Amino acid sequence: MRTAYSVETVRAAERELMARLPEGTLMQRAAAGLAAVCVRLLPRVYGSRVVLLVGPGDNGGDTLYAGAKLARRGAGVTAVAMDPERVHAGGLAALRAAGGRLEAAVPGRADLVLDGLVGIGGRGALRPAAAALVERIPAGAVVVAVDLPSGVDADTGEVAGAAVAADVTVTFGAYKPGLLIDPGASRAGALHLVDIGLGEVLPAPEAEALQHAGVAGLLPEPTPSSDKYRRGVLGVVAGSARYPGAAVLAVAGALRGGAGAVRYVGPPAVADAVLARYPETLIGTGRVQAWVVGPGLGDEGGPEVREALAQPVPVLVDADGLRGLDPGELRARAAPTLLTPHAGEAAALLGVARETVEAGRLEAVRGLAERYGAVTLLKGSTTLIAPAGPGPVRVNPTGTPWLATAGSGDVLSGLAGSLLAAGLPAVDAGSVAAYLHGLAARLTGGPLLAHQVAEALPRAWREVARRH
Ligand SMILES: NC(=O)C1=CN([C@@H]2O[C@H](COP(=O)(O)OP(=O)(O)OC[C@H]3O[C@@H](n4cnc5c(N)ncnc54)[C@H](O)[C@@H]3O)[C@@H](O)[C@H]2O)[C@@H](O)CC1
Ligand SMILES: [K+]
Repeated sequence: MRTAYSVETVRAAERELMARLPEGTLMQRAAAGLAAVCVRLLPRVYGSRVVLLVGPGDNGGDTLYAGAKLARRGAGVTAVAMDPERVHAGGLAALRAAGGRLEAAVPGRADLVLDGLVGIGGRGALRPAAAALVERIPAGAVVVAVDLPSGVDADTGEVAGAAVAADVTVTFGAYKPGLLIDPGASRAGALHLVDIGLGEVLPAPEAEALQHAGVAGLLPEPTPSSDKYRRGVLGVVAGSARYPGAAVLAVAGALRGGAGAVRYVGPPAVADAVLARYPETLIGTGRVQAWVVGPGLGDEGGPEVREALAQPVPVLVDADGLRGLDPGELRARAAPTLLTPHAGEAAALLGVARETVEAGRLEAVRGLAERYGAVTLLKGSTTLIAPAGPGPVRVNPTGTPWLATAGSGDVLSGLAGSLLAAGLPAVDAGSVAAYLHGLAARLTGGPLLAHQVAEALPRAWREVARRH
C-alpha cells in the first residue's frame, strides 16, 4: 500500500522528528536522496548541465544543497532564484563553495532541471515570478520536481494556474495526496520517496493507493469447498429499451468479476440480449448477496432501485440510479451502499458545476460520502474511493485515458458488484474493482471497447494473483 499524508500531518511529524535531531539534519537527508536520484537520471554527471529553479523557502534549500553535491561531482550547476533577495543562505553558500553559480536568467539549454520553487509551503496559484521561470524550462531537459511539482496543491492535487510538468518527483518523508490525485498526479511523473526518518512518527494516512500485493490479498479466490452461492450471487438491475447494452456490459463485468452467479432483472427484450451474449445469466428476481442498480435505466427502473435499497444486502448505485437519491434513505440503510458517479453525476448530486468536481476531486468524493453516508467511488482520471465515515481515501493507481469510452462504467459497476456479492467490504470492493478494471484496460491497450475490458479482467486478475 502506498500511503499519503497531508501537509499538516507531515509538518507535525517533521517537528517531532526535528526536535530530536541536530539542526539541518532533515534537509541534508532530503538533499542527499534528491542528489542520488539525479545521479541515476544523468547518463554522466561530470560535464552535465544542471539548472536549479530556486524558490525562497526550504524547498529551494533542498535544491541548492543537492545542486552542490552534483557540482562537486563535476556537473555545471546554475541556480536561478525566483526572488534573488530571498534565497536559502546555507544552500547558496554550499552551491558556491562547490563551484556552482547564481544567475539572473534560465540558461537556454540543460540536461537536468530541478524544480525547487515551492514545496509543501506553496499556497494557491504560482506567483508570476515563479510561473515565468517555469515557462523558461529548456525543452529536452529531464525535469525533477523537488518534493512536489511547483503549482500542484500538495493536499488535493489541484492546479490553480501554471504548474511544473515533471518527469520525476523526488518527495521527502511521505507521499502527499496531490502526487497521487489528478490533475496533480499527471504533473508528477515517476515518484521516488526519500526516507528521511518520518515513518516512525507518522499517524494514519489521509490517502492510500493499493498496489499488486494489496489487491492480491483481497481477491476472493474460490476454495475447494466453494459453491456458486457461497461465491456470491449478484443481482443486476440495468438496461432499458433505449440502453440495452448497459445491461449486457454490467453483466459482463459481473461474470468476469468472479461472481458465483449473476441474476438479471429488467425488461424481457433486454434480458434476451443479455442471454444471447451470456447464457450463464439467471433471469428474474430471487435471492442475491448484493445488487447493482442503475446502468442504462434511463427513466425506467425507479421501483426496482427502491426495492433493492430496501433489502438488507450491499447495493451499488450507478448512473441513472443516482438520480434523485435521498440522503436520508441511504443513511438509514444498515447494509453498505456504494455510489459510483462520474464527475457529471457527482456534480448533480452535490449541486455544483462539473468543473468544480474535476478541479477538486478529493473534496467532492469526501463530500458525497459524508452527505449520503455511503462509500463513494468517483470515476475519472484518478478514480477515488471515499469511506462512508472517517479513514483514508483510496486512490486508484491503474487505468488509462482510453477508459473514457461508452460502457466502461457499466463494466466497472458489474465488477464491483461481483466483489460486494463475494463479501468484500464496500471500500475494498470499489478499490479492487477500479484497480482490476484499470489494469485490464492497460492490458487491452487503446482504442478499446468496454466489452474488451470485461474480457481482459481474468488476465488482470491472474497478473495480480500470480505475482503474490
Ligand atoms: N520542514 C522540514 O522538516 C523539511 C522540509 N523540507 C523541504 O522544505 C519544504 C517546505 O519548506 P517551506 O516551509 O520553507 O516552504 P516552501 O519552500 O515549500 O515554500 C514557501 C515559500 O514559497 C513562497 N510561496 C508560497 N506560495 C507560493 C506561490 N503560490 N507562488 C510562489 N511562491 C510561493 C512563500 O512565500 C515562501 O517563501 C518541503 O517541501 C521540503 O522540500 C525538507 O528539507 C525536509 C525537511
Ligand atoms: K517543487
